[in-house]
Order: sequence, then C-alpha cells, then structure tokens
Amino acid sequence: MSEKILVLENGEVFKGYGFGADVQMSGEVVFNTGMTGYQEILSDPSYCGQIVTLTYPLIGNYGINRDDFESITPAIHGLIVKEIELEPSHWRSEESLHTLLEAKGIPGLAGIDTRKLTRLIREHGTLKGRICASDVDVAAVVEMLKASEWMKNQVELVSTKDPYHVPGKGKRVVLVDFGMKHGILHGLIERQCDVIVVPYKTTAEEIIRLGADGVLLSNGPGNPEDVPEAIEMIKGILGKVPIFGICLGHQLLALACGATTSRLRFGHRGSNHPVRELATGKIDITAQNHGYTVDAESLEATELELTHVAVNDGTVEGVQHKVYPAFSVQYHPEASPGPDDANHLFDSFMKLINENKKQPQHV
Ligand SMILES: NC(=O)CC[C@H](N)C(=O)O
Repeated sequence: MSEKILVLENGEVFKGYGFGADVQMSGEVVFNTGMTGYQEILSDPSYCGQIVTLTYPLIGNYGINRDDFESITPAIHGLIVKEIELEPSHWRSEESLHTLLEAKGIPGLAGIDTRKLTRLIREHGTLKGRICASDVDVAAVVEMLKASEWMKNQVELVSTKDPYHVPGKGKRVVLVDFGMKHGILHGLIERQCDVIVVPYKTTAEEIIRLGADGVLLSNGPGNPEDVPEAIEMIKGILGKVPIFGICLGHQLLALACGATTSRLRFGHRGSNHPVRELATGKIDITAQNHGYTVDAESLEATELELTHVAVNDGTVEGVQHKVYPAFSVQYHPEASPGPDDANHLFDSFMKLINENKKQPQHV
C-alpha cells in the first residue's frame, strides 16, 4: 500500500497509506461516529462529494455483502479510517472494503489519527480536503482547495433520471428521489405501498396526475436551497396530498412553508443521536447524516409546529404542518445503518394517508 496524505484547506496534513482506488479526490471532510455500518454509509447518496472519516478505529472487518447497499453507485469522494482490515470475515461477506472502493474509483486513506482529525473538524467546522499522493506540492493543493467553491447541485448527480414503478397492493406513494437511500423504499414496500419513484424535478401537476395517495420527499445531498424546483413542487402539493419528508425532504418542506435553513458547523453524522419528541418527552435514538438544519426561530412566521428536537444541541429535528397533512424529520426512520427506534414514522405516514382518504375529497 502506497503512502498517501490528506491535505486540508487550513494547511494541515495527515500522513497515512492508501487503499481503494489509487486516485486523488477533493471533498468536504466530515466525520461519522457509527461503530458499524460503513457499507450503508459509503453508499448513502447524501454523502455525494464528501470525504467521510469514520471515528470507529477498525473498519472493514465484516467485509461488504450483497444486500446492504443504500445505492448502487456510491457518490462519496473518499473514506478515511484509522485501521483498515483487508481480510474480512463474515458469512455474508463477498469482498473487502478495499476491493469495493477500488472497483468504484473511490480513494481510501488509512493509518491516520482519526481522533485528531475529528477534533479538528469539531473545532473548526467541516473543511475542504484532498486525498493525494505523498509527494504532491502541498502548498499548491492548499491554494487550490481554498480557491474552490463548495460543491453545488449534487442532487442533479444522484437523483434518478427517469421515473420507475415498484408495484404493490397498497397505497400509491410517489417517492421523490433527491438521492434516495434504498432503506426508504424498503420502508414503503414493507407496508405494501405501490411506489412510483420520480426525479427531483417532477412538477406538482405530474405528481397529482400519478394519483398519489401520499408523497414521500427523500433524503439527498447538498444545500436544500440548491433545489428551488422542488420547493415550488412542494408548495403545489401541500394540502392536496399527505406529505412525509426525510432529511433533505424535511428541509425542503420547511423552505416551502417559509422557514429558513442554515449550515451547521460540523453536522450530525452517526447512529446514536438522541431526539426528543416534544409532545411525549419520549427519546428515540436515531441515525443521522446532515450538515444543514432548519432554523428554529424561522418557524414562528410559518404554519409549521416544532415536534422534535436534538438532545445534544437543541436543533430542529422534526416539524408538522398545523393545517395540512404534512410532517417531516431531520433524522432517518429507515436507519440503515442504525437503530430502528424511529421506524414507526412510516406507520404515522400510512395513518396520515388513510385518515386523509376518509375526508370528503373535493368541494
Ligand atoms: N441525509 C440528508 O438528506 C442530508 C440533507 C442535506 N444534504 C444536509 O446535509 O443537511
């Protein structure tokens, strides 16, 4: 394994060795605190353009299996670990993390102090970085990183290009794909839904024409303000069909209702984030992966009510519309990876759809 380095825009350099693809890539360096779940993390399209540092110190020991991908084509720009296991052992394992990343053209960096890197990100906020060969001109890379913009419009890169149908005998749910994790689709299939997955630019009229009983707004990468067409679409379906938003979908629902969003210093990424439901005081331990948040103060001027908050930092984790059937959460009820505590939210969505159907449909 060849020597590789991580160069950060603030000039810091971490020396380690490469695994995965032997390529150089830049991205926003973030960290995830999950102890397991690297296969789901690296294939979650919400990480598009990011270099993910895993804080758990030994990664790769249970390999890569056939079933746990959250998307077929990973969109991350790199994976950083303390120690990489090249010879995995697990009955479901089909290949190693190294061979998967190699095949997908994604660079890995191992052998660095991931605690030090994580502390740096926590203090400074997320940083732009580049995984490079050890003999690069570091000063030139730093200049290039400083001059570069944050990646934009990642949703365009990961959303499906064409709509497709996943037939089921139950309610018809239009799933708007902003970079959907497959776990969300599974959550609907398990509830017998008849799912139509549509591209992120689909209009409100097209969604209504599909005969949607409910609309699920998926997770996805980047800044929610980068997808104004989706915000317009949500304004068009609000009050006409029940809506459930997850992560980016939650941020987009909030923007469509007049709230604002902003960037968190270092985000929430991991499998153990406690969230409090305000109505009951109940805590769910949740899977999270986001760098933006809905601004709590901005909710006052809207018809949205705050339903969930993050226990760790008090940020907005869930909202519900006071008039129309629409709610959303910043965390991941589909987990993958992480605990299933919040899986009941798919049932809440089904309930909302069923109750809406009982209302007289039109005047
Ligand atoms: N997982 C997601 O949907 C992430 C939402 C958004 N891209 C963020 O970082 O906040």
